[in-house]
Amino acid sequence: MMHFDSSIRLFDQAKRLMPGGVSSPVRAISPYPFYTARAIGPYLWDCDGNRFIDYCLAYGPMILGHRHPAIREAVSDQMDRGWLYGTPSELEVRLAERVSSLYPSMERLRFVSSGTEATMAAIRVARGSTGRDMIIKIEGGFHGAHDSVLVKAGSGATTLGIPDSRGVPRDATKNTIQVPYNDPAALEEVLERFSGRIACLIMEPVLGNIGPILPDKGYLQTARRLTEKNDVLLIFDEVITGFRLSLGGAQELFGIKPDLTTLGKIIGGGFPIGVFGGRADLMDQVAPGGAIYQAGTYNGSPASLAAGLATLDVMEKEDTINKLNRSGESMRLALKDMVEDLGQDWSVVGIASMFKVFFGPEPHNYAQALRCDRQGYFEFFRRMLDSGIFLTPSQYETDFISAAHNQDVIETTLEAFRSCLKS
Ligand SMILES: Cc1ncc(COP(=O)(O)O)c(C=O)c1O
Ligand SMILES: N[C@H](C=O)CCC(=O)O
Repeated sequence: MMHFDSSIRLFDQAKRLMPGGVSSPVRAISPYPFYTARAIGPYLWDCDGNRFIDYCLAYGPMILGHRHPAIREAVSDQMDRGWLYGTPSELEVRLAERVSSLYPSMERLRFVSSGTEATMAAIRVARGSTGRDMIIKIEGGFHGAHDSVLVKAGSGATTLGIPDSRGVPRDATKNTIQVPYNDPAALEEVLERFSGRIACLIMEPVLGNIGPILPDKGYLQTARRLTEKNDVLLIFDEVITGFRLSLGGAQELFGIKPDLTTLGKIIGGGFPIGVFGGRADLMDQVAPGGAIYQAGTYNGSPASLAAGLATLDVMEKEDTINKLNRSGESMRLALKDMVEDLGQDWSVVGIASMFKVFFGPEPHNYAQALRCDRQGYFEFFRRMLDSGIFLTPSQYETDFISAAHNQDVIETTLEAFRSCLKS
């Protein structure tokens, strides 16, 4: 039997100091979150000494597992040379070269400090270069917590029932049009109705912030064709899918060339990062070359770049993605068998090393995801936690597998799934 005395005490203290007691809403696990004290490989230990196998993996970045020695060494070496310069550094040239060669659509790119900043800047580039204000967003897509995309936003915003945040001026969202995922007809209708007024379509190629929801066959290709036909820029937000579906992200896997791309999470090796980039003619309009302004004290932070480079080195050398894809596939197959044996209408969804058990039929869009039994999922999450498995706490987040999740760890996890799904 686990006890959480220290976590409860810290949470009581935290609630007096921070909104909801946390630094990001998704961490406010009811009735109290566990407070992590340390992490290695696939494991987290909380401050009461409980150990959990981690499938949240900081919501995606920790693809090599926690405290990977190569990342630790790269960051530690960088610390010996200083950690913030306010000048360019060789690291950014090296990482830009690597990213651009893996993502040929990113002819030019800039490093920022978070995925939120990356999508904010990419949308600005789209608006600035086209001279148009309207953007299209997919219902349930999440692109960070900035004004123009906090409309029907997935992730914690949906979990907490605030997909349209208060405090966002109507003026900031009046130009954001929503379309359902996997619905080419709706996209075509909107593109035609607002012809000549839309700067871009921004989309997660695989919806990762409402659980993973996969594109129907041909959907992404149609989105590309329709945006091109209507002279609208296509932004792939690959903050989750980048370096996870393949080294070259969803765009490599599905063979699509977006005009602009945003990256984050994995490419910082667990340190804060975001990247936006795309066609040279668009990116060359970013300051100082052009009049679209973007800036940041921490842009191209050396520790994040060093961690990102080391992550890529390990992933390339160890063929991480192929190994992870195999783990993901066998995990999903085993889970599907369990669900089938139980005769429930639950579904197991995922791709590569992303997975989720939905307590309802497989959703193909936001509206369908909302019909799943989120309370049932949360009860299941708590049982798994009591069994030492930390899944993402919401029905509307994706679970991830890391390179540190070996066969034994996965077997232990499947045992817990078996008994918790049954009960
Ligand atoms: C697809 C996607 N885009 C953007 C973001 C924002 O990234 P960050 O949390 O680094 O600001 C996230 C995650 O939060 C995300 O999942
Ligand atoms: N779903 C979000 C990112 O992908 C979760 C991270 C957060 O909001 O803290």
